Amino acid sequence: MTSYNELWNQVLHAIQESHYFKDDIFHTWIENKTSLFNIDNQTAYVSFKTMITHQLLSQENNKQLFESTLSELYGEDLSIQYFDYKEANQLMPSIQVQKKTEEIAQSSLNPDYTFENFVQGYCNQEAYAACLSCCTQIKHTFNPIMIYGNSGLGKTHLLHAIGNYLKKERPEVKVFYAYSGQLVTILLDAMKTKNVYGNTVEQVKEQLSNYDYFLIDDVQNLKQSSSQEVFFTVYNQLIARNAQIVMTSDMHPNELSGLQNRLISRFSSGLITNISKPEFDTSKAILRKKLEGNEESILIQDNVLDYLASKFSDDVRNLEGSLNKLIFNATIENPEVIDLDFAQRILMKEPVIINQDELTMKQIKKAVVNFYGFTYKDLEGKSRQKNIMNARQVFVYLSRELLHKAYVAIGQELGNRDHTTILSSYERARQKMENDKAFSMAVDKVKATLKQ
Ligand SMILES: Nc1ncnc2c1ncn2[C@@H]1O[C@H](COP(=O)(O)OP(=O)(O)OP(=O)(O)O)[C@@H](O)[C@H]1O
Repeated sequence: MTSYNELWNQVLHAIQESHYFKDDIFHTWIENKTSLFNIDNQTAYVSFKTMITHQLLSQENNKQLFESTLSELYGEDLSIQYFDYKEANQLMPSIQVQKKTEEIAQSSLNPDYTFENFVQGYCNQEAYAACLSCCTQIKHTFNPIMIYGNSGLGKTHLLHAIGNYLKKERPEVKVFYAYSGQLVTILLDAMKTKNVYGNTVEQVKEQLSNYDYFLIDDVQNLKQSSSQEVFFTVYNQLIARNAQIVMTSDMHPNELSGLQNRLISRFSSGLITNISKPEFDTSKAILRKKLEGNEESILIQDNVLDYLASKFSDDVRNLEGSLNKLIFNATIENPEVIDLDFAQRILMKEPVIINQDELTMKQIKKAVVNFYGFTYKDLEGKSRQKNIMNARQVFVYLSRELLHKAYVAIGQELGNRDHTTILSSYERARQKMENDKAFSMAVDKVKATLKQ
């Protein structure tokens, strides 16, 4: 079904194309100054933002033009009632909330974030496969899908890829995509208006539960406890209707503080999949992908790609950024080819300052997994592989030395381990600091990345 927003845009477009109004009048007083917010009982409710707009639209001929164009596009005779937009907000808060929800749901997906443009590697293949396969399944086997990983590793890209794929290949399915912050706004708005005009919360719940795909980015921000209540119901209804839910988060669901346990345990019931930083070859493939189509105009030596891939692949955003910086500077300096000297000169490292006062166990954990190239799952899991055990000890040691955290708290952060395990892990780490050079170097290196 066409939304009111789309319908009104079609009306405006048709009227603009007819050149009934002079272009400057149309742009200044009509476009972006009006909005259709409800149709009920053969009446269309349109809000206006300025008095001049109102006067213009209320003139008999103009009113008729809008009514006939709207009626034709809607397929039914309609008359229009105009409202000041502030009045309209108060008049129909529930409709405003509904409208906002619709607008967010339709918020544009980045057309560049497609499956075709996503480079697969060991670091992301499970997440990629899960996202692609959920687009074609009718009965969803893994529900919800939760993708977690550090910033800039492609989580949002995959979520948009699902949306873009469905838009093209299965236009009949209803897709909701939002940042969790937008979702919280919708839910809080609904709650604010619930006792004024009908039960807006119920309407929004119903509206949200009606989607076939529900894509929520950065779910760790869904912290407002009152909105979690509403989300919980919507979540259950969506699952009961076999709608696919896909969420991203910057940490494993078990680490999501501020979210209710019942939500976390539901998040964990489908497929939890991690994206880690790209391996060297994947980083290079990403760089090549970004250069695709421009190979003729951007001459870049292969060892420059090696350099970028080895230096900036902790965050694909940085990787892309470093490449863009080189390309941009090449347009200024016009070298014959971007070689290693040029790249190193342009990309001289600028220090990133982390405020030590804000150092948390999560940051230490992130630094440890980045350093060792493991996932959070590995670190928290049961594996007794030597490297993973070392990584755990580094984490425990730094959490004690830098943050003076209790063994219990460290244990909770490390996959709910018992405090006696953490105590012995710390003792072992202390001994190793004295007699195991490799271990003490690892500790220093991780510590150094925290100071950057
Ligand atoms: N495997 C990949 N192939 C191609 N591009 C990628 C890949 N991974 C990440 N990118 C690109 O890196 C940039 C950052 O990715 P994205 O925004 O999806 O990260 P994110 O994990 O959602 O980060 P955040 O948690 O900060 O929101 C985007 O431009 C995205 O296209």
